[in-house]
Amino acid sequence: MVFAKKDVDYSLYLVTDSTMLPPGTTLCSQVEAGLKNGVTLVQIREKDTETKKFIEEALEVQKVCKKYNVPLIINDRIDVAMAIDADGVHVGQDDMPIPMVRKLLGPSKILGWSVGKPSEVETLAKWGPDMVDYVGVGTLFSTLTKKNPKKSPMGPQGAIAVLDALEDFKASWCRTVGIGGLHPDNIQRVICQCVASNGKRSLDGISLVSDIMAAPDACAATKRLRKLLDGIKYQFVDCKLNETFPTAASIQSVICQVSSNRPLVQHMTNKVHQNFGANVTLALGSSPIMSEIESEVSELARIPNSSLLLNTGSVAPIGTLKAAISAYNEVKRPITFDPVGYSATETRLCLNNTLLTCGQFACIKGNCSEILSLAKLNKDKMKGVDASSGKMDVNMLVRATQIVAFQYRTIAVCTGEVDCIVDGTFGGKYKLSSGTAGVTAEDLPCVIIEDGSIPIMGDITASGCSLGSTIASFIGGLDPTGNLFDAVVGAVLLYKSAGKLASTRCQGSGSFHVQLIDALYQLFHENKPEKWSASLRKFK
Ligand SMILES: Nc1ncnc2c1ncn2[C@@H]1O[C@H](COP(=O)(O)OP(=O)(O)OP(=O)(O)O)[C@@H](O)[C@H]1O
Ligand SMILES: Cc1ncsc1CCO
Ligand SMILES: [Mg+2]
Repeated sequence: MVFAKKDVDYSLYLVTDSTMLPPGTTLCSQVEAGLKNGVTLVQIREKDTETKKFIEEALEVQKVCKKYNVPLIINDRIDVAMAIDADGVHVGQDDMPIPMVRKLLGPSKILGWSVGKPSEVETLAKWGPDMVDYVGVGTLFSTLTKKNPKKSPMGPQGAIAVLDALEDFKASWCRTVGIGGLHPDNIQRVICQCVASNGKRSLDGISLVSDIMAAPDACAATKRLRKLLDGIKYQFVDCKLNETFPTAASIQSVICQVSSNRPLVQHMTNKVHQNFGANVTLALGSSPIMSEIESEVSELARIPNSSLLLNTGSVAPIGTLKAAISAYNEVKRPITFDPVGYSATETRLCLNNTLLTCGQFACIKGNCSEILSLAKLNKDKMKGVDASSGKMDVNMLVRATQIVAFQYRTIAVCTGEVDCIVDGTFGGKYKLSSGTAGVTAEDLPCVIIEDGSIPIMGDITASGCSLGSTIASFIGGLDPTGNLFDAVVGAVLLYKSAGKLASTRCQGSGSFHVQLIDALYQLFHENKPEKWSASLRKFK
C-alpha cells in the first residue's frame, strides 16, 4: 500500500518498545489496541532485538497496520524497512545521512528525522520537499525510554525554536511531532504552548511510547490520549479565561470574591520577601503560608482557593519547586511565577528556564529587565535582582510583555513606573497543526496601569515580590466564574494605587514599607473604585 504523503495523519504516533509490555500482552496486541482507538501512525523501534526477530515482529505489526489502514514506519533499520516494504523510515541525527536514506527508499516512502535545533531545520529546508517529510521534535522532557540521552530536554521553548525555523526557512511541507516525556498530564499544555511566533503552525502530533505500550489497558489509555488531542480547550485554572476587558466594576467584583473566599497563598519565595509578603497577603484578607516542604505541596494545592507564588529570588531545592508546579497544575490551581534576576547569572537563567519548562503558569511577572530578558530583547545581563535604571520606552516594554505572554500562554506583567499587563492565554484554546490561526504576540490585548512617577516604590526591597503576593491572592480568591485577566489587572491597579497613597503618607523608605501595607489594607477593605488613583487604559 502506498500512502499519499500529504494525507498522513501524524496526530497520535505510537512508537513501540517491547521491553515494557505488561503481562498478558504482546507487541502486536498493544499496537492493535492503539490502532482500534485512535493511533494514526506506528513506528517499530526495537533497539535490542536481533534482525530475524525484528523482521518477524515487523511483519506481524505490518498486518495489523494494514487492517487499520495506518502507515508503518521502521526506526533506523533501512534494510528491514526495504525488506518488508514498510511505509517509511525514521532516523536520528547520528544514523545514516538523510540523502542516502532517501536514495535507498525512493521518493514515495515517508522519511522522518529527529531534530532538536534550528540549524538542523535549515539543512532540511535546503534539501527541499523531496527529502524529509516530518521531523520528530525533541527531546521535549526527560524520559526513561531513551537510555542514554545525548541532549538535555528542550522543553516547549526548544520546540518553538524549531517551529519558528520551519517557518523562517519556508519548509511548509514538513510536518512535526513532539517527542520525549509526553504524557496525559502535559499533552494539552504542550500543544497549547508549542506555537510558532507567527501563529501559523503548532505541532501536527505527538509521539509516545510508554502510555500505550506499558498500559495494562491500552484501549482505555489510547482513548484518553485521543480525547486530549481532539480537545479544544486547556482549562489550566478553574476560572474564566479571556472573556472580557477589565473595568473598575469587574475589578470591584474580583475584590468581593477575594474577600469572601479568603485564598490560601503558598509562598515559595526569597528570604528578603517572606515577612513582607506574608503581611501583604494578610492585608488582602488572605492567608499566607510560607512552605518549601515537598511532601506537603499536594495537600496544600488541594485546599479550596489555594494559590502558589513561586519567586526564584532565593530558592528551595529544584525537585521541590518542580513538585509544586505539578501539584498545582494537576488540580488546576493558579501559579504566579516571578523569575527574580532572570538573566543576572548563568545559574539563574538556567534555573528559571528549567522551571518554565515544567508547567503552565497563570501569571508571569517581572520587572522590566526580567521581562525584556525573557522576551530575548535585552542584550545586557541584569546587574542583580533590580531593574536597570533609566527611562524605558513603553512601546518596547509592551512588545516584550506581549512576547512573554504569547510564548508561555500566560498573563504577563511587566512592572516599573508604567505597568503593562498582557493576556496571552487565548482562552486556553489549542489545536494541532494550525497554531493560533496567524494571531501573533502583537495582536494580544494589553492594559497599561500608571499613576505618575513613584520613585520610592523602587527604594524598598521586595516591592515587586509583594506585587506577586497580591496577584497570587487575587487569582486564588476568584470564583470559578471569575475572570483571570480581571484578577491580575485588579491586583496591579490596587497595588499601584496603594503605592501612591503610601508615598503621600510616608517620611522615607522605612515608613513607606509600613504605609504600603496600611494603604493596601484600606483600599482592599473599602473596595471603592473612586479611591483608586491609578489609571487603567487599553494600550492603543
Ligand atoms: N518609578 C516608579 N513609579 C511608579 N511605580 C513604580 C516605580 N518603580 C516601581 N514601581 C512599582 O513598584 C513595584 C515593583 O516594581 P519593580 O519594577 O521595582 O519590581 P522589582 O524590581 O521586581 O522589585 P523587587 O525585586 O524589589 O521586589 C511595582 O508595583 C511597580 O509598579
Ligand atoms: C535583594 C534580593 N536578593 C534576592 S531576592 C531579593 C529581593 C528583591 O527581589
Ligand atoms: Mg522582582
